[in-house]
Amino acid sequence: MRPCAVEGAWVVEPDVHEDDRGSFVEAFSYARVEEATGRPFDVRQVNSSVSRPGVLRGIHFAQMPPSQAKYVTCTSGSVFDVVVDLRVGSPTFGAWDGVVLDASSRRSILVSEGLGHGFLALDEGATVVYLCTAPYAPGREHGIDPFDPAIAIAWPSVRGVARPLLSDKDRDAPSLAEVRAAGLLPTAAEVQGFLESLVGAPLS
Ligand SMILES: Cc1cn([C@H]2C[C@H](O)[C@@H](COP(=O)(O)OP(=O)(O)O[C@H]3O[C@@H](C)C(=O)[C@@H](O)[C@H]3O)O2)c(=O)[nH]c1=O
Repeated sequence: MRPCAVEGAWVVEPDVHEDDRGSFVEAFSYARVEEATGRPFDVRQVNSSVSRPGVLRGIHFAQMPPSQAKYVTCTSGSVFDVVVDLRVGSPTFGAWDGVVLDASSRRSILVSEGLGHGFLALDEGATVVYLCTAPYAPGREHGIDPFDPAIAIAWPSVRGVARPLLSDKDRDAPSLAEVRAAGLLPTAAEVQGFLESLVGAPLS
């Protein structure tokens, strides 16, 4: 696991064991995640979505507490996956990082509480599976405009797609500044306090 440019997110590169039958990976290792993050990752829900090329989902986040950490893997096709720092007071507030997740590398990304998440499907039938530490709480899940110039995510172009396809909700999503002004974002201190409560001790 290697840390992303946004603190609190990690890219996970599994060993892919290939043989004449196909391949095998450990898609999720609780022990490895706990060792890298210093805290438990208790799965409460597993989501899966299938997207056409050019479908953009996000940027989404769940209010704190408990927010929702996600362990995201692409099991068919590929996606450009993005995390955004939404912790008010964080030195990297508003910064983003992106990584390609695809079915051959079986790379995953771990997105901690307090971060925003989204992805762009790069090809047909892009299938994303993600383990979540909290159940879906519709009233507490929110979106931010994925094209907000204040974040300036460099979404890649998708062959044959003139414009990304978004849900109505995502197309109408407010800016980072509007979401912040509405008081929906967690502070860095709140996130830190929550993470410490998971281990019952201050995090180093
Ligand atoms: C997220 C979610 C949605 N739904 C329902 C609500 C709706 O009818 C339908 C589609 O929901 P959405 O449009 O919100 O789906 P989608 O845009 O794919 O939302 C997801 O985007 C990615 C980027 C994330 O990080 C996820 O946490 C989640 O927010 O599925 C659930 O029943 N449970 C869930 O956990």
